[in-house]
Amino acid sequence: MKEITVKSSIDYKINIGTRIRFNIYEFIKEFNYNKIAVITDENVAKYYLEDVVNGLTPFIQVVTYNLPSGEKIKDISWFERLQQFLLNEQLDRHSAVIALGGGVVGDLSGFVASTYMRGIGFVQVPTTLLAHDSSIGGKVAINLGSIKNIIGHFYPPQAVIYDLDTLSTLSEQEFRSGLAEVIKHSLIGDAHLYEQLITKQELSVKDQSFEKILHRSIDVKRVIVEADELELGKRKFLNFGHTLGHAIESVYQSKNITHGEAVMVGILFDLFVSDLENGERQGMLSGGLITWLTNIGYKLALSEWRVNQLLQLMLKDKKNEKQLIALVLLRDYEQPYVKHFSPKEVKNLLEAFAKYMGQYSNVKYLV
Ligand SMILES: NC(=O)c1ccc[n+]([C@@H]2O[C@H](COP(=O)([O-])OP(=O)(O)OC[C@H]3O[C@@H](n4cnc5c(N)ncnc54)[C@H](O)[C@@H]3O)[C@@H](O)[C@H]2O)c1
Ligand SMILES: O=C(O)C(=O)C[C@@H](O)[C@H](O)[C@H](O)COP(=O)(O)O
Ligand SMILES: [Zn+2]
Repeated sequence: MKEITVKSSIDYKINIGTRIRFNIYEFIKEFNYNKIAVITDENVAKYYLEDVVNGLTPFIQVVTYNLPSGEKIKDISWFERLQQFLLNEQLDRHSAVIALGGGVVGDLSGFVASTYMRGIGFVQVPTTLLAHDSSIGGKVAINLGSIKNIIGHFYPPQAVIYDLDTLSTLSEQEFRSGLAEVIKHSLIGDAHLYEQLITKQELSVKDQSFEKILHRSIDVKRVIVEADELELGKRKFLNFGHTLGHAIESVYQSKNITHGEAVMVGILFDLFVSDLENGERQGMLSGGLITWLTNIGYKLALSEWRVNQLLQLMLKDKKNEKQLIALVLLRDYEQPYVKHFSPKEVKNLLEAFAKYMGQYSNVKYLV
């Protein structure tokens, strides 16, 4: 068991261990909730809902809600249904929502908890690798049409309970999605971790070393959100890869690509632009990195670059200022900064990046 404290507007503990989903009550009893709504999705429910509920019901009243799985539920209609559910079940200001699942369940349930009766208790029980990122830091949100996370809050959980055993049922695609955020954290905040990652021919949650990798990745996030909870400055660095990543996720939403897969392409784009800004032709975005990512299963090419659509979405990014598009770039490993570009400049950069990626014949198509 490892316990990490995050110091923010409220301090909370991230409890990381195995089999801890069975006794969640131990980690939340100090809050004296009178009722709990466990919100999850259909896939997670199949594997883990009973384990969680059985551990809670001897001590506290529990109601449950199973959502369909997938990004589509991060919207206003599911937000409304959940609010109605909490009201029908008579949760009050002494009650709490437990988000049992990945980032989608966490973002939606957290936003619901943050707004119901102007905010009730909120606990994250992440079950994806990606959720080592999403369950920490308090960003909760829903989408508006294809604009990601545009309606939301900073609402830190009162506790995070991360049972690593749940990761064993993730598909390879979902594992890679979460790994993209690990790679992001390593590039912006832990060069040593990055070096360690790119020497591995295989990565798996079953590896003994993986837990350490996860702790280090969480630590990069913790340090940044502790320093800038509300994203007034350096928290923007956690958006490395996301200006383009979010746009790809939305433009190609019908193509079954995950958040992390889209962000991985966005990370390569930000590395490409960083190298240009640093005046290096082959700097951080090297053939070696592309080959490593391809070998561990990432698909990094787009068969059809819908540049204008991507640009329209990038123009709605929350980091932008005065209609200039913000990209998070690296002066070097661990040295992120934000630079703004005109839409025309970004268009040219996207076209140059598409051409650059086109030279790698071993790269596979994401869409
Ligand atoms: N709030 C934040 O700081 C933050 C950070 C990163 C990403 N996000 C958001 O998180 C979302 C992506 O999160 P995600 O990748 O966890 O997606 P997700 O919640 O949709 O989970 C991915 C898939 O895996 C299934 N699943 C979850 N746990 C499982 C398990 N243990 N075994 C088998 N299947 C399981 C889910 O049902 C779903 O089909 C995006 O909406 C993204 O914008 C938020
Ligand atoms: O915690 C953060 O800050 C992040 O940016 C983490 C990202 O991985 C995550 O995808 C986040 O939801 C993006 O936030 P947004 O503010 O760009 O919507
Ligand atoms: Zn992300």
